[in-house]
Amino acid sequence: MPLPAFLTQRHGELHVEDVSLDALARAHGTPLFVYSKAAMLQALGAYQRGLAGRAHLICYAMKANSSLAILQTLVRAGCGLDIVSGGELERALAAGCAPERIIFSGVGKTRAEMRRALAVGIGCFNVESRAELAVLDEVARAAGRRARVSIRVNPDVDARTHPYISTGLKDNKFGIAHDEVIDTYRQAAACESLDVVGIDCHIGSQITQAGPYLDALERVLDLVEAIELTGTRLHHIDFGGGLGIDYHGDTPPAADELWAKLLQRLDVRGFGDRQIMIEPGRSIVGNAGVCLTEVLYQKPGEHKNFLIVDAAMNDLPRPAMYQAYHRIEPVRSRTDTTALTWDVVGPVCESGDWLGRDRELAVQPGDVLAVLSAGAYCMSMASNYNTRGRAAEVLVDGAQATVIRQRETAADQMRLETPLP
Ligand SMILES: Cc1ncc(COP(=O)(O)O)c(C=O)c1O
Ligand SMILES: N[C@@H](CCCC[NH3+])C(=O)O
Repeated sequence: MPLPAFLTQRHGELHVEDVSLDALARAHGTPLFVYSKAAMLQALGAYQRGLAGRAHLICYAMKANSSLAILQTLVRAGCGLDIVSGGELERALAAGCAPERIIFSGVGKTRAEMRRALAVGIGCFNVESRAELAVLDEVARAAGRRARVSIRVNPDVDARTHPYISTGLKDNKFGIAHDEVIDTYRQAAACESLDVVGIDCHIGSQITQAGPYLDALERVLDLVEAIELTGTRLHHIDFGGGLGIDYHGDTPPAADELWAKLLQRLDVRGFGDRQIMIEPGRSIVGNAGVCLTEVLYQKPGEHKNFLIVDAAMNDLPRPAMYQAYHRIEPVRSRTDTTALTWDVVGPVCESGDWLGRDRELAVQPGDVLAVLSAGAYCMSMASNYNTRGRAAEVLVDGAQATVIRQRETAADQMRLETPLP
């Protein structure tokens, strides 16, 4: 299977751009996340090409990877940010994102988060329930500010993805149910401190076909027509994120090709003049990163061969959480060892702590493996379970490698705790 473009084999060694992964692992230790700046900008470029010539704002969904240097890279390349918490708001500001280019999604915004977002002047709140609408109005009024809102509608389409990351079906907690949308817009229009500016939908994640997007688009545009008949004009249409990446032979549409299809339908239906907003996460950073891990022990058995590595479910939670597949490649190929079929597992005390099952690998203890497609929802979902420090991160730009996050120490982890006297 071909490697992502930013990863190449040179003299039997895997490189990210012009930097050897083996050398990075030796210099900085493992587990280590390594990202390619070029790969991120290339992924973003496909959206920028697809939306060129249209009023648009690409708000990178920072939950996918919220490391400051990654945010700075994307903000400097023209992105706004989609946030889902007060913590993400502070990171977005620290990364230099203009507040008016920040949109706030999520079903459970607290009053304190709303107050802070209003105080800094974010661009828009994506409101997810009628109760939230009332609270936001109250908070804005008390603060003497106006809140721009877009309502997240649940178009009830099947994104055809993993049930845990599907969000646009009526059984999901997200968005306003299709048949309540008009009443909710009426409620919003009547709120003293709210300005209704848009409509929003996000149907799920790791979507690998254009069909669900096209279905959602038609349903959202039906709603836009009905809403505008009530006298509220919608300035922007936000289609969320969700475009998938190739983890294991997946073939999602390219962002520019998908957008050519969507824009064509928008034009046909007479909404081509609206500002387009999108919230892509995984498709920008997912295949721009790898996680390096060292082989600690081989544990061959009668039924299973276990390869115990130093990265674990706390670093790479996706296999344990979703049975997700991540490719695993040795960073140096070996000719002196026969390949065996291994279950690649971490040191955490859980049977669910595995990174890959039944992988054919020719490896010895001390070798370094690269877990691919680790740019999204890995570091940002990492935890300290088993008091394991979170990994270090490196950003590669050509031949230059910059440590963008140091490895977390045990002292870092205990810093906020107060031991008994
Ligand atoms: C509201 C919202 N927007 C954007 C995203 C980003 O999704 P993805 O990383 O699949 O592009 C998510 C996560 O699925 C989300 O919940
Ligand atoms: N964490 C999920 C994606 C969640 C999408 C968030 N709305 C994953 O790794 O696939």
